[in-house]
Amino acid sequence: MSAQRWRDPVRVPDVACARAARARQARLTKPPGSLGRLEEVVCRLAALQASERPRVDAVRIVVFAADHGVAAQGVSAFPQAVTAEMVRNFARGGAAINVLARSLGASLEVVNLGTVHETGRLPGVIDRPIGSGTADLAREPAMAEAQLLEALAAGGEAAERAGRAEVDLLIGGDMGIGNTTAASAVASALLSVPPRYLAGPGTGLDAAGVRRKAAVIEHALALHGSALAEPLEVLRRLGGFEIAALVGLYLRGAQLGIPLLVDGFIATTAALVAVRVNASAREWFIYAHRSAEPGHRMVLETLQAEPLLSLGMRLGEASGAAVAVPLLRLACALHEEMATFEEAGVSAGPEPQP
Ligand SMILES: Cc1cc2ncn([C@H]3O[C@H](COP(=O)(O)O)[C@@H](O)[C@H]3O)c2cc1C
Ligand SMILES: O=C(O)c1cccnc1
Repeated sequence: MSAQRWRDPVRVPDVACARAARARQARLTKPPGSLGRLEEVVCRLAALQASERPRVDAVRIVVFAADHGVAAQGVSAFPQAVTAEMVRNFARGGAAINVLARSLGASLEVVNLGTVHETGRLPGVIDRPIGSGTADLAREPAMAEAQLLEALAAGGEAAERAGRAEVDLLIGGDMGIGNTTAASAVASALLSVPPRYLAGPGTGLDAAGVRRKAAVIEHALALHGSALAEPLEVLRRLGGFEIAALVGLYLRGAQLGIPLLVDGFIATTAALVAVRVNASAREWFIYAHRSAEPGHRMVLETLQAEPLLSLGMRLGEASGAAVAVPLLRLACALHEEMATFEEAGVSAGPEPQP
């Protein structure tokens, strides 16, 4: 598999800008550290944007949609037709992510990688067909090698469009009935954790449904067996087009030096694959929220990631990441606009001890 380009070096964050941003934070009229994670995240953004005064004005959200053969195993509370129906809903502007993108003034791209049910050409939807959904991962590899490479490339292209648009922040999202099964299978293989610890309700399975889902994944892991030794092979056999596109978005985004805000369980599993393929990509990821899907906690732990929010959301579509954007904007506004002790004539505390 010719996947070398995904291992090419990522941009190196600018530590001098992070240091300058930290020094400015220490001079602002507040006890040092009192803005907690807001200080930390603005200093990280400073390094990623190579600017002492980072901004989150231009935000691009890309939602990748695709179907999953494993849906045939009855692993979702919703029928497979919903994937294509939701793509139509995205085109009409009625989905959660449409509302969030409009409220944020963020640009939204929807990329349809292949659904079982036809959508026809839709305004504002980029058709990038790779197949009419993946094969059933419980019976055979979800993707052929060429399909995996195409799905990665589709994500890379979206990152390149975002780079040309000079966005300050890039967010990826997913739509695909059955994709919590695919993501749980990928995470289970990469973490070497039995699927019963990772599988969750997704769109709303009951306890018996979750047990069935874990058994389907268990069966898949046994079927693919020792072939699951390498991260891109895990992705090819157990993933999905939209999950692979997210991996491509993250890796190309990191290579281009675009800060990436990671959404919930599906997106974080893609981020884990990206980090296993190219370890330094991790520097470019900011984790937005902790999804209610139980597998998310373990994937976050493995990545040593502490997300900004925990709202019990479990939607996907990049929705949790979109909800975290106002926090990043507020962190930047505080950093930019607060007076320093010197400007305000406020007495600074003792110099920090070395
Ligand atoms: C109406 C609707 C809108 C959605 N938007 C995102 N998802 C999310 O739920 C699905 C994953 O859950 P599972 O693995 O249980 O199928 C994916 O489509 C994901 O994007 C949705 C699901 C539904 C039903
Ligand atoms: O956290 C997620 O990404 C998620 C959870 C449930 C359903 N779809 C996505």
